[in-house]
Amino acid sequence: MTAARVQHAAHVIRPGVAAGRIVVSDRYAGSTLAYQGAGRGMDEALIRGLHATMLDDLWPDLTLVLDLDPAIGLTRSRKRLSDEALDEGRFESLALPFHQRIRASFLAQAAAAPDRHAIIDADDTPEAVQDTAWHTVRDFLARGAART
Ligand SMILES: Nc1ncnc2c1ncn2[C@@H]1O[C@H](COP(=O)(O)OP(=O)(O)OP(=O)(O)O)[C@@H](O)[C@H]1O
Ligand SMILES: Cc1cn([C@H]2C[C@H](O)[C@@H](COP(=O)(O)O)O2)c(=O)[nH]c1=O
Repeated sequence: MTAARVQHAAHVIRPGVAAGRIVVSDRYAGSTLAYQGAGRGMDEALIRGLHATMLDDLWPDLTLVLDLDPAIGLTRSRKRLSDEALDEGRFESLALPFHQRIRASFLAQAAAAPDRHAIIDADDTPEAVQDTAWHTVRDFLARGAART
């Protein structure tokens, strides 16, 4: 995962940022801390150390955490797998405590670096969640513009 991330950073993220573009990513190293760290028990210091060494500690300016009771999230996700006959249920097959650790990790990451995270309540309609996410990003960008 780190090897893929190094390549992605070199080919997409850093050139995009250098060109003044806003780079949007669906998941990043926070997911490794949550899934492989809190979920699977890999040492968090090792994950952070690997990230610091291999990616020069490159972190997003803003991470949106779409927060939801894991029981509801699992129901949504398992429904999608069944509706679309997808065979990607590695994580969905795991029991609730695993997913509760994932949620706790994302919330802890947000609490540890509140200026780099925003928690979005995902227990709402897709339109409402999208609206909140968009307003959060817009306000974040406006604050950045006001500082420059
Ligand atoms: N606000 C919502 N209300 C009801 N269902 C939703 C909502 N948001 C997403 N879903 C449904 O939940 C399922 C999973 O959503 P989605 O694919 O966006 O999750 P994801 O977090 O991108 O998945 P991954 O874990 O692969 O990154 C989809 O079937 C989606 O339509
Ligand atoms: C980046 C990353 C992801 N995962 C897990 C989390 C998701 O359930 C799946 C699929 O991720 P996708 O990139 O959204 O398709 O993989 C993970 O365990 N560790 C990671 O670093």
